[in-house]
Amino acid sequence: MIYTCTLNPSIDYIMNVEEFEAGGLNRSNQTFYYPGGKGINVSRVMARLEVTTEALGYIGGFTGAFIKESLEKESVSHGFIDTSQNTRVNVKLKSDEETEINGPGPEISAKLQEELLMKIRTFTEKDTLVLAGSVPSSLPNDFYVTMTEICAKNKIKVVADTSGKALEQLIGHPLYLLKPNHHELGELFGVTVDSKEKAAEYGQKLIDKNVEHVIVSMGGEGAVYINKDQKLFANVPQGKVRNSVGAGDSVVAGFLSAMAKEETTEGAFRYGVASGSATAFQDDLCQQEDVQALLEQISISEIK
Ligand SMILES: Nc1ncnc2c1ncn2[C@@H]1O[C@H](COP(=O)(O)OP(=O)(O)OP(=O)(O)O)[C@@H](O)[C@H]1O
Ligand SMILES: O=P(O)(O)OC[C@@]1(O)O[C@H](CO)[C@@H](O)[C@@H]1O
Repeated sequence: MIYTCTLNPSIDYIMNVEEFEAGGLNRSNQTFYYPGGKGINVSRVMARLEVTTEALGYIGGFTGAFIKESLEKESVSHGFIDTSQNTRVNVKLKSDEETEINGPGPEISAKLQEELLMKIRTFTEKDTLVLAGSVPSSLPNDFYVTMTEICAKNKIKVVADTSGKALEQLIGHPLYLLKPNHHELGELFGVTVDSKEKAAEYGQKLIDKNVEHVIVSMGGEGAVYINKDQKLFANVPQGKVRNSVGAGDSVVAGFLSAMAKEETTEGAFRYGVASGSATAFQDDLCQQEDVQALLEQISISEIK
C-alpha cells in the first residue's frame, strides 16, 4: 500500500480577485474550497490515476470533517488521527499574481504523536510512505526523521516532499524519491540552481547521499530526473497556468502512479511532469485524461 502522510492538512480556499489591492476592500468573483495539504493532494491525484493510497495524518473539527467527506466522495481511503481542533484554512489569492496565506498547525499531544508512529510500525517492506508538507510547530522538528528511521528498519520506501529544515534533516537517510523544486535544492546546498546542468549536479549529490530517485522541478523551465545511472531533462508542455497549487504534488503522484504500474523510470518521469502541468493548467488537481493529453508534448533528453 502507498500511504501519504499530511501532518498539517488544510482546506485550500481559492479566491479569484480581478485587480487585488492590498489594504483595500476587494471582492472575489469566484471561490473554491478544496481538501488540501501536500500528502492529501498526492492521494487525490493518485486516485484519479487509478492507484489506491491511504491518506494519513492529523485532522479535526468542522474543517477536518469537510476534508474527510471530500476524500470519501473521491474514493480516497483515509486513516486520519483526530486532533479535536479545527484543521487550518489556507487562503490562495489569485489575481495578477498568486498570494498564499497558510495557517498554523494544531497542537499535537505526545499521545497522538505516538499513535501515528505506532501505525507506521505496522507497515511492511511492500509499503511506501509519502511524507509531504510542513511539520506543525507543536511536533518535534525531527518528526520526519523519526518516521524515516522506523521505515528504514522495516525496509519501507520513503518519499519526501518538504523544504527547509525538515528536508535538510532527512538528507543521509535512505529515501526512495525526493522532489525538491530548484529553489529548495539551491537552499539545501547554499547555491543558486538556475540551469538543468546545475539541477543535475546538485541532484546527483542527493543520489550520493542515499536517495534512489530525484526529480528537480523548475516550474515552466522544465524538470530534471537523476538516479545512479541517468540524468534526464524534460521540457514542460505549453499552456496557460491557472493554478500552481498542487502542481509539485502532482509530479510526485504521477511518478509514483507510473512506477506502481511498472513503467520505466524515464516513462514515470514523463508521466510525473505531465501530471504537474495538467494540474497547473486547471483550477483543481489534474484528471487522468488531462495527463494523457499532454504526454506527447514532453520530450526527454539526456543531460551530458
Ligand atoms: N509555466 C508552466 N508551464 C507548464 N507546466 C508548469 C508550469 N509551471 C509549473 N508547471 C508544472 O508543475 C510542476 C511543478 O512546478 P514547480 O517546479 O513550480 O514545483 P513546486 O514549486 O513544487 O510546485 P508547488 O507550486 O506545487 O509548490 C512542473 O514540473 C510542471 O510540470
Ligand atoms: O504549509 P505547507 O504544508 O508547506 O503547504 C500546504 C499547502 O500550501 O501545500 C499544498 C500545495 O502543495 C496546498 O494544498 C496546501 O495549502
